[in-house]
Amino acid sequence: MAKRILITGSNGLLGQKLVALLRTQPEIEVVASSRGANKLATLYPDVRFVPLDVTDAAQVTQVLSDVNPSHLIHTAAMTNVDECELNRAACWQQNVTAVENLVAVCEVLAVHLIHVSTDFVFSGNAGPLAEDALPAPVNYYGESKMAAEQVVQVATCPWSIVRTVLVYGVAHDYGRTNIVLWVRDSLRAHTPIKVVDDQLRTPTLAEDLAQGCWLVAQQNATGIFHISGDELLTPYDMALRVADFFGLDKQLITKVNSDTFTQPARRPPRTGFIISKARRILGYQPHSFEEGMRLLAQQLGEIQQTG
Ligand SMILES: NC(=O)C1=CN([C@@H]2O[C@H](COP(=O)(O)OP(=O)(O)OC[C@H]3O[C@@H](n4cnc5c(N)ncnc54)[C@H](O)[C@@H]3O)[C@@H](O)[C@H]2O)C=CC1
Repeated sequence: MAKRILITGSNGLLGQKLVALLRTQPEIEVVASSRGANKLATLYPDVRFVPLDVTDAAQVTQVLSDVNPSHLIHTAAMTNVDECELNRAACWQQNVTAVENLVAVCEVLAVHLIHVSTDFVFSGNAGPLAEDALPAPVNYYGESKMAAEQVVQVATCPWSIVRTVLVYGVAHDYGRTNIVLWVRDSLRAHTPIKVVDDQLRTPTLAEDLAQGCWLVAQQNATGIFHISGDELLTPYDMALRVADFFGLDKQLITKVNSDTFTQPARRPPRTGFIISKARRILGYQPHSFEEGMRLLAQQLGEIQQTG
């Protein structure tokens, strides 16, 4: 059966990758939505766009009723962890109230809700983690994302939760950086950097995350799925790999502990995901970190495409 998939947060990193992926799938109509102007208007003029602020319950009802999607992939969120710690009311509004709004309408219209969540719902004492590990967030962003998951898990519509870890990628007209670009740009500018080696993550290529969400929608898979890369690395390991890949000076990278930095929000030390459920049920296959960097470099026009 043909699917109509509504994406929230289509100006964000994952939102953009989902729009790019889904517009090329046969039998799929993708409808993009975001707060403010559509950043993809010139890139994908073929894709239908509706403005949608997910914190506005009336707008959520209106848009979902008009679009009448079979699936909704909810990527919109307040994702800056320190900002969430400092501006808790806004964080709750964007990460929890928004999900309450969406669930209420998905239940009435029987829309399959695919909600995107995070490794930061976990304490990080015992990664890598499988789907049945117990959430115990150490910061307010994690608290809000855990509360949102709880709202989704009691929904009476079909639902899925896609949790992910440290996403990297490049997007159009997108102001934020990520570990790969930050290291590359700093080393290129000969700026020394301090990178922690007491955290573990399984960094995720944004395209892989979009593919994981699509596999969930395609197969109408319900429940929780861990979607990430499959290499357990410290940020320091990642920085060394970035330096190697782009041929930059590793001497500029200093290994430090997390307590070197004073940040408003605590970070969970060891997360990272076990992705065997997604491999088995969805056929999910992530790129390696090396392949991810290659794709990113190609997108930035830095290396010749091979093969
Ligand atoms: N980027 C990462 O490293 C990780 C992301 N995640 C989760 O993945 C999902 C997608 O993240 P990204 O695409 O990286 O984030 P992003 O920050 O690039 O995109 C989020 C988008 O949501 C939009 N947004 C915020 N409030 C909104 C509202 N009220 N109405 C409509 N749009 C609104 C923002 O303007 C932004 O364009 C989020 O749920 C995030 O919590 C989870 C783990 C790691």
